[in-house]
Amino acid sequence: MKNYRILAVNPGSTSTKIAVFDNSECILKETIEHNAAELNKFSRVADQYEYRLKVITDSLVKKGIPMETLDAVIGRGGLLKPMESGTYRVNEKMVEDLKEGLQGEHPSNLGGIIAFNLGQDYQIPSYIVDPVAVDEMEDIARISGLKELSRRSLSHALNIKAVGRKVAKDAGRSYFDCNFIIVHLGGGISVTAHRKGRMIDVNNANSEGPFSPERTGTLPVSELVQLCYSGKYTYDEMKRKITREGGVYSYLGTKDMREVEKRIEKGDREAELILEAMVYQIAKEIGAMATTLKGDVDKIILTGGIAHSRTVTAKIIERVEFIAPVVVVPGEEELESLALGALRVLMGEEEEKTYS
Ligand SMILES: Nc1ncnc2c1ncn2[C@@H]1O[C@H](COP(=O)(O)OP(=O)(O)OP(=O)(O)O)[C@@H](O)[C@H]1O
Ligand SMILES: CCCC(=O)O
Repeated sequence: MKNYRILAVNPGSTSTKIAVFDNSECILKETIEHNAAELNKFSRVADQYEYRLKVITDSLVKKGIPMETLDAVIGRGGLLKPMESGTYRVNEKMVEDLKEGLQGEHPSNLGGIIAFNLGQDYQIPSYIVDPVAVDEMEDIARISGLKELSRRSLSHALNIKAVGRKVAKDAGRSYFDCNFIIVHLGGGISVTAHRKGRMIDVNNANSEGPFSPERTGTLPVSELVQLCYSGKYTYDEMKRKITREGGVYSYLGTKDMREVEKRIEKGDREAELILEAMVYQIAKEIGAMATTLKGDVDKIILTGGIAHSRTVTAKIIERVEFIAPVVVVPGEEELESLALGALRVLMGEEEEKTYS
């Protein structure tokens, strides 16, 4: 069997994660943490391109993996047009939309851009798989309450789908036979309802639902409009407040939940209140998603970086275990999911899709 060496790149809000796979075997995995001040120097996500590319190539050089040995590169796909799940070849149109941030600013917009440029430099194919813009929402879920505004499906789809398949398989079932509420707890938070393998509703993790380490989630709408027209902030400043400097960061000046827990241990009452409030909002959103499934929920699944925290998961479980059993799958398997998505196409097991 031919060996394919694949570089997977996953730019997140607090880190850039990379891995190199020889077929499905991972030979390098690294999380490069970025401090908030470093990333805040860039006014737009696309401006971080050179900075993130350098940390990736430096890391590969340090680990002794020559770029010339790669057969393909795959990045986490971003806020593109709503699209069905699958592996897509990166093309110029996609890069244009990622740079523009068609559905908004998000670190994963850099995944396709980095993959495309590396692909061009080394004459290898570049892909994305299950981007943030995967959209399986039912029509009823799209109605917002104002005719001009539709609710949108933007989520940690890559990890959420992979974890859904894994938890179902571990229970001897198929993801397509189960009803799940899957919650990704990262720099942003996605709370998603899955009916028989389709993600039928989701808080848009960039603008709705619970607040997260760096995002506001849903805000009191009249007060938000007032703030927008107060003359204190530009459009870009407001966008930044909502998606990069909101949530825990706006109250405590950090996006790192480990730091928040350390402060609580030292007796910081404000940190404790903010963490409790985040948990409260997450649990409320899980309750709302249970109603989209009419209470027919096989499991609630907690995943993402913050799911490493026993404190946070225990507090969520206490509030939602009356709905269904809760399974915790800490961290994410996005890099593996990316590599496997590329491999399926390289091996001819799946057709690559074209973005247009
Ligand atoms: N052991 C831990 N305990 C508590 N929080 C943790 C732990 N490990 C990581 N985190 C928190 O998880 C969050 C990052 O999660 P994750 O890596 O899933 O997201 P990300 O990739 O940075 O962002 P995005 O939401 O854009 O995907 C940070 O707030 C980090 O502080
Ligand atoms: C916008 C949803 C995905 C993420 O927050 O990473």
